[in-house]
Amino acid sequence: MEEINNIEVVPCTESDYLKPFRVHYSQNGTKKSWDFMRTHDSVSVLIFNTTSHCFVLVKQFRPAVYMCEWEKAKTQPPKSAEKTEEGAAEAATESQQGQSASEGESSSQWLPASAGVTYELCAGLVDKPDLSLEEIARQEVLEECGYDVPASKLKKITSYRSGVGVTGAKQTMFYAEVSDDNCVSPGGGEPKEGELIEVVKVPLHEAMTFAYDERIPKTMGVIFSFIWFHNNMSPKYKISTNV
Ligand SMILES: Nc1nc(=O)c2ncn([C@@H]3O[C@H](COP(=O)(O)OP(=O)(O)O[C@H]4O[C@H](CO)[C@@H](O)[C@H](O)[C@H]4O)[C@@H](O)[C@H]3O)c2[nH]1
Ligand SMILES: [Mg+2]
Repeated sequence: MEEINNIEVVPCTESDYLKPFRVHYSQNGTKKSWDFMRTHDSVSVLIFNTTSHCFVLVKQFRPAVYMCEWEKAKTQPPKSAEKTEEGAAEAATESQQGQSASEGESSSQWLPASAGVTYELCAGLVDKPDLSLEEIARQEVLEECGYDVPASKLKKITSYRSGVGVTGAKQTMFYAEVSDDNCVSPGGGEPKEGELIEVVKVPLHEAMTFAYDERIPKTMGVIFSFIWFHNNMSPKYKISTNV
């Protein structure tokens, strides 16, 4: 999908997206503190294409996911690298180097970009105070997936807190039925914002197997919304799945 290299990890001292804080408080007379991050709320949209009977998901490279895999790979080099003496020497050199660009380069030899690619619902940040959640969701459906649907066609499924330990931000999930007639562009996100999104379809009859396949990296939103659809829309679309 992409080629990732020249990795360099630096402290994040200022950001438009995340702000770290520490809160001190007393709970039942006991003094406590908690480190957390302020970030934007978000919307996500389960899109069902009624022409092809497929769910429309997005697939994108997530640096945060990639870095988790990278950290794990550093401490557990793959078996193929351990087999040869050369591989063992390489791994040893890396652990001595610390967080540097050269570490990234050699690590990427055995950690492909796909390690950071996840399947997700179409989603976006609530960063436009003048727009309703439905309108923000509508724009994300158009930008990321290429379907032009009116905001009134977006039905709220529910909302919940994501990352309660770190951000506690609220995500509101919508459901949108689209047809091939609503498809006006290939989607793919806003290139000027650096977005590089692949639109993927999951056939309805494969949805539950997809949801529980741990080899396919995905968000909780995908799993939950597929189950919601199964519980709430099954009669309408006469689904027979084995869950
Ligand atoms: N985070 C960040 N760091 C940067 O350095 C950084 N630099 C640029 N950006 C820009 O921020 C925008 C974020 O895009 P979206 O509004 O589409 O939001 P998503 O990243 O899709 O996140 C949603 O979907 C996720 C999956 O369901 C949920 O977990 C989130 O809660 C939910 O908001 C893009 O224009 C991106 O180019 C950064 N964004
Ligand atoms: Mg998005």
